[in-house]
Amino acid sequence: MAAQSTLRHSAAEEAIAAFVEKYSEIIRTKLRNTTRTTRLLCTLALATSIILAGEGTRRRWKRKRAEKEQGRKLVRTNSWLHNKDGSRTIYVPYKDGTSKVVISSTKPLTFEAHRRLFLNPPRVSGLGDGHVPSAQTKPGLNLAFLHQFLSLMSIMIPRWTSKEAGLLVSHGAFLMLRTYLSLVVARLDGEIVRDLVAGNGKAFLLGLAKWCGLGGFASYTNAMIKYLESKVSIAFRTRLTRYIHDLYLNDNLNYYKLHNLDGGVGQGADQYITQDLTQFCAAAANLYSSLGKPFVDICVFNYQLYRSLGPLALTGLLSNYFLTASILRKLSPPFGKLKAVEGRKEGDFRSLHARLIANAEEVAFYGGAEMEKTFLNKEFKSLKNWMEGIYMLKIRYNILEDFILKYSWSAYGYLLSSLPVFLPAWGGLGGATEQAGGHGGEKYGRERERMKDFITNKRLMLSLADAGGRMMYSIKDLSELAGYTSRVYTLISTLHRAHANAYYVRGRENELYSLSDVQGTTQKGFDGVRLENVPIVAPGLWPQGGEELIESLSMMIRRGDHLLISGPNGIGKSAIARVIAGLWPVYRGLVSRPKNNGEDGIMFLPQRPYLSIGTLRDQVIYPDGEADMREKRKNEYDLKKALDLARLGYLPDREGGWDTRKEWKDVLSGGEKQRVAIARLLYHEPQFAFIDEGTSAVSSDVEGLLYETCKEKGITLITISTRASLKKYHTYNLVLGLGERGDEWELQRIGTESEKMHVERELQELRERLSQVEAWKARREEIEVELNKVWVDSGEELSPPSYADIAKQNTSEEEQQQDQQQQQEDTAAEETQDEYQEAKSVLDSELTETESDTETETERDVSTTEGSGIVV
Ligand SMILES: Nc1ncnc2c1ncn2[C@@H]1O[C@H](COP(=O)(O)OP(=O)(O)OP(=O)(O)O)[C@@H](O)[C@H]1O
Repeated sequence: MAAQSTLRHSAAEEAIAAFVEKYSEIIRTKLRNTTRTTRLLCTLALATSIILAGEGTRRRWKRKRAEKEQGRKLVRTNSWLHNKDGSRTIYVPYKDGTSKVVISSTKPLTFEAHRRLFLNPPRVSGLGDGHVPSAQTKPGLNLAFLHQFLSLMSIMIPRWTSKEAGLLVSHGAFLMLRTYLSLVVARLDGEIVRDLVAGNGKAFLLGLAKWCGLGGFASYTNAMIKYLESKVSIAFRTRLTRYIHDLYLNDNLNYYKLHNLDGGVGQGADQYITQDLTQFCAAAANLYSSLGKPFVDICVFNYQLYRSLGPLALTGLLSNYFLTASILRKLSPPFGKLKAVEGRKEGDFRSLHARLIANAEEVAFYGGAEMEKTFLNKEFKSLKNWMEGIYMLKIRYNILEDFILKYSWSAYGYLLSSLPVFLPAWGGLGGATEQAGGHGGEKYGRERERMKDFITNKRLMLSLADAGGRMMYSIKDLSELAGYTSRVYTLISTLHRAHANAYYVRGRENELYSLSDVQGTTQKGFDGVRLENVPIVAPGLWPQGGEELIESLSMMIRRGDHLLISGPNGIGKSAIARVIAGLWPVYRGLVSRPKNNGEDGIMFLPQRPYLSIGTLRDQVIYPDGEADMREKRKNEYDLKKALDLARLGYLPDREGGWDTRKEWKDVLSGGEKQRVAIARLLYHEPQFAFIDEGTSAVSSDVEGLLYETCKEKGITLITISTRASLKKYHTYNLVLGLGERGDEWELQRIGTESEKMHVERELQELRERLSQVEAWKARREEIEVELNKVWVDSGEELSPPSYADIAKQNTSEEEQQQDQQQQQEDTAAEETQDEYQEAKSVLDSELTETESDTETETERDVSTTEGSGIVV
């Protein structure tokens, strides 16, 4: 055995050597026949190409390595790259490394072009009154659905040269291929059965081999169809998600307006963007194969059957389709509407959970688990009931659908297949064969052919039934798709409405202070903050009108003037910030403000401190990212300085560096969160800053330092606070909530000369009053002493009563001597003790009254003076 293997081994080696020898010889001969110059040139070309290829590979490898390193760094620092064309390159973690994604923003022109589709749908579609589409249009298989679907399609497939179009074409090609394969399989099936019946073993085995080969190819085709369907779905979703994000998160603050002003999407856009969008894209991609493929199948198979079974069968088949479709359509429940409502209920349930997560700490402190569970269970029950209702409706529909599509169609198929046998004149090619066989053809041969034709036709019929069935099933899919389409269309049209501020409808009555009654102007680029006759109105959800908080507000703050807005809770202090920031509409008048939000402009620190996801660095530089920070030529040293000034210099060390990622809203204390916001302010150094109760959790000594630091940095502060102690850091005070109804306001200058004089005068008055009290006290003491002298019993002086001791202590020796003298001289000693007692009690009560009055007044005046924060 071993010898044999060695032999075999050497034989193989010899064969290889001979092969190498043969081709080396050929090359050598060719080389010998070429000229020296040609050889030199060839060698040079070979060497150059090797060097170039090597260098290219080296560069590519180096670039890849640098990119990998950059990707890793950007992921670690939670950053990205700005490209010249305005797009962003981000890196996302992928397997062990990172994956690069380039994100380009949708152009404003595209939004404008699409606005027509979403805000001015054709009247025939029945969506709204031709101005703003109504979100309440019932989803179903109607013209509205067609318009909505085509509008979304224009976003999903923007050009015929786009990736999505390419994917659809490839998907279509594979679908056609499968139809063709089904035809081949049907024919092969018939042939195999024929050969089996005829006992033709060789042909039978060949048929089986063909069958297996075909099976492999068909399996590959099926897998590709599924893969491409998923690719189409994810490509659609990517397009729509990016489009929606560009419309949702931009300078127009649509993410705020959608929920707080428009209300067109109810509780929130999250359910629409996550769940509904995914289901819509999956259903849309599936529709292509569940509707397009059966349609092609039906056309091809019908043609084939027409050829083999004749026109009668075709007519029968077609009428069967129409009948089935009309029965199912009539009896099918409104799946579109049902799905749309289900989506909304899912959204409500989900948003309750999201709410609980966001407010877990507060709920935990209150121990509100039971209450929250009640809300959640209630919402889930409503969702459950709805879904059970849908399932109940589906039972009836499924029974009908199954019976018609599976059993009655099969029976009908047998009937049609028998046409060539029983009615040869109407039986197409099959009938012709029958007739030919009837005129002297071999009996057994004819039977075999009949068998083959029957098997082929039966398979065709099965495929046809399958395709027809899928078409019919897709009526339900289509209805469900109509539901998802309506949800996604509603979201996008609402976003367009908020983006374009398209609330005004000609000819329709506008409610006072509704979104269609916005007549004010906002001027950006002003070196200060100015309001001229601006009503401060808490907006209602469209189309309702808002609630007026302040009738008309006018004020102007220039650079270097610091304003404190004070007043009772809920009076509209933060509302002023909302109007100036553009969150709430300027219904009337003029608002002027700096151009930019953030650096060199105006910055708003909201009442509830916000901490983003990301690194510690991100918390300080928010809303900048690391890339923006580098662009501004700032580094971690600057961030540390800002943190130091906000008395948070210990944070990087405590938290483990700038790249640390944590759930910051849970990690930092209330005061720390507010100081992070101040650090942000010091990092951005804007010209103006609105601080809405931004230091309420900070101790007052640190608060003072923070205010002084901000002012030293040249930031003009507009503070919203109820703390009167903050007055000393400001030059103006806008006091809200004055007047009987609390709707009046006053803009006061803090610490003016006239104010100082006024306070001086008040203090003088107080001093005078106090001196009167002193005189009264002195007089009282005199009387006390006199009284003491009356306490004489049989020539002996008695010890004075206890209250006289106090008077004694306060009286100097000199005064005592004078008193004694007076005592000797005074004839009042002859008066009775009772008379003196009476006089004393009257005096006592008068004194107490005067003292308490004066003290109360003094206290009140002093507190008023402190409250006004005037430094005298
Ligand atoms: N998004 C909103 N939509 C409608 N009304 C609102 C909205 N936010 C606040 N309001 C109402 O506007 C009024 C003023 O609210 P605002 O937040 O300005 O009060 P505030 O003076 O800042 O009070 P506080 O001192 O408690 O912060 C309140 O009555 C409040 O109910």
